[in-house]
Amino acid sequence: MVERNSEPSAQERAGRPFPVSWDQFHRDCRALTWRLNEVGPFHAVIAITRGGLVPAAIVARELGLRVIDTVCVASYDHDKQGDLKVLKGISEQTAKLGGGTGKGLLIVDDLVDTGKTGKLVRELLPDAHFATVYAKPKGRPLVDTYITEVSQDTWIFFPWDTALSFQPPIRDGAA
Ligand SMILES: O=P(O)(O)OC[C@H]1O[C@H](OP(=O)(O)OP(=O)(O)O)[C@H](O)[C@@H]1O
Ligand SMILES: Nc1nc2[nH]cnc2c(=O)[nH]1
Ligand SMILES: [Mg+2]
Repeated sequence: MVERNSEPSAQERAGRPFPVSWDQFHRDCRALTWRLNEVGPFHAVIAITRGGLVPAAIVARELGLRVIDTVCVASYDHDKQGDLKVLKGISEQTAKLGGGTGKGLLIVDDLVDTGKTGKLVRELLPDAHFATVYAKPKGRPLVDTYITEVSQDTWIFFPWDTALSFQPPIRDGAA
């Protein structure tokens, strides 16, 4: 599908679809936590909204962490990335736990793509541990721990953005 201004969106440029089910996402978050459990302990989890909220809840549950904060970032409008805006930073209380630089804090997001969001949170909290469930090659160097790498031309469809729908049989031209 081509948009009105005929600029392909990030999703269209990515091309290759990678749908993730709730089951798969939960398994991947638990796999991420096994790795993080070797790195911690952490004082608190910081979710990068909105995509980081779901993995942060699962990771916090598995690590037994109850202090959870957010950095609220707006960048992609559905699938087009605009300028990054920090709508809300972490609280003073959470900042104190991280000694001002984020030491001992765990930042969680669903994925890194270009790495722009990751770069921003790294600037805010340089000593925090940054974990994502999925990573594309451009953003991967910014992440400390991740579970699955996908190619840069992959578009990940998360379960909270999708719904079950009818698919035509492969023989009839389904992708
Ligand atoms: O590495 P980047 O190219 O910066 O992209 C990664 C970011 O993009 C998505 O968030 P998005 O901005 O779409 O917002 P959302 O989490 O509210 O869906 C995703 O959740 C990451 O936070
Ligand atoms: N849902 C989704 N959002 C993104 N934001 C940047 N890359 C992606 C992606 O692959 N999937
Ligand atoms: Mg996000």
